[in-house]
Amino acid sequence: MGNVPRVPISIEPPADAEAPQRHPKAPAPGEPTAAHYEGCRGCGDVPGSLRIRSWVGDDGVSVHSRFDVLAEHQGAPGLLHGGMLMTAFDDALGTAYTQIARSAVTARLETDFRRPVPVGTTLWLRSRVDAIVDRKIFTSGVAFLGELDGEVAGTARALFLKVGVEHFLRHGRPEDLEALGASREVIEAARAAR
Ligand SMILES: CCCCCCCC(=O)SCCNC(=O)CCNC(=O)[C@H](O)C(C)(C)COP(=O)(O)OP(=O)(O)OC[C@H]1O[C@@H](n2cnc3c(N)ncnc32)[C@H](O)[C@@H]1OP(=O)(O)O
Repeated sequence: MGNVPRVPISIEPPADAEAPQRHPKAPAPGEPTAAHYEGCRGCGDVPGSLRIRSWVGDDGVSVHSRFDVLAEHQGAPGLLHGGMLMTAFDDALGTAYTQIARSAVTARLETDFRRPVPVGTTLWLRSRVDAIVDRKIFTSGVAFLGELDGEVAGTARALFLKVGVEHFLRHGRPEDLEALGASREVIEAARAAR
């Protein structure tokens, strides 16, 4: 266990951090959010995706997301798998930050599971960015059963860290960058960096 790093535990935003404003080019309240990546397991149209759909909330900053829980999402008999709820939160909280900042990756995601979620339920998630401090984006969200502001099924907080395109060039597969329409130069740079 000698090389295992100590787990950083604080994802509490500083007490004096201010909630960020909506980006002027972000979609207006009520409009659907743009998909961040077609191949995404949370919101892309790919096999196994949770097919989460999101809209900007009335305040222009929060995001509302819909997740229809199907039999393929079960963990225990008839009930949603906990990891699927975490995936939904990861996607919804990530969609909230994309209304304000550019690319970032999840560094830490904490979820509290408060009620079982039966197959056949529509889960509604309300997510927001609480603060941005340098590279750190602090987010939080709530998942409701059946309707926004229905019974609370779970709550989550996540810390996203801003990264540059080199993160994906260095760690991702060049062929996926190609699918995103990256130029030959970018793909060659990705190959060279690996
Ligand atoms: C619409 C968009 C939807 C997106 C949804 C999907 C999002 C995803 O699934 S992303 C994929 C999953 N995430 C990943 O693969 C990330 C893997 N991890 C990494 O690449 C790196 O650890 C990374 C980039 C997060 C951080 O590395 P690095 O840039 O070197 O930062 P590092 O110097 O370690 O830390 C920077 C700061 O963050 C803090 N920090 C880093 N990790 C954590 C953590 N897990 N918990 C708390 N704090 C942390 C550090 O303590 C440090 O704080 P300070 O500046 O105060 O000392």
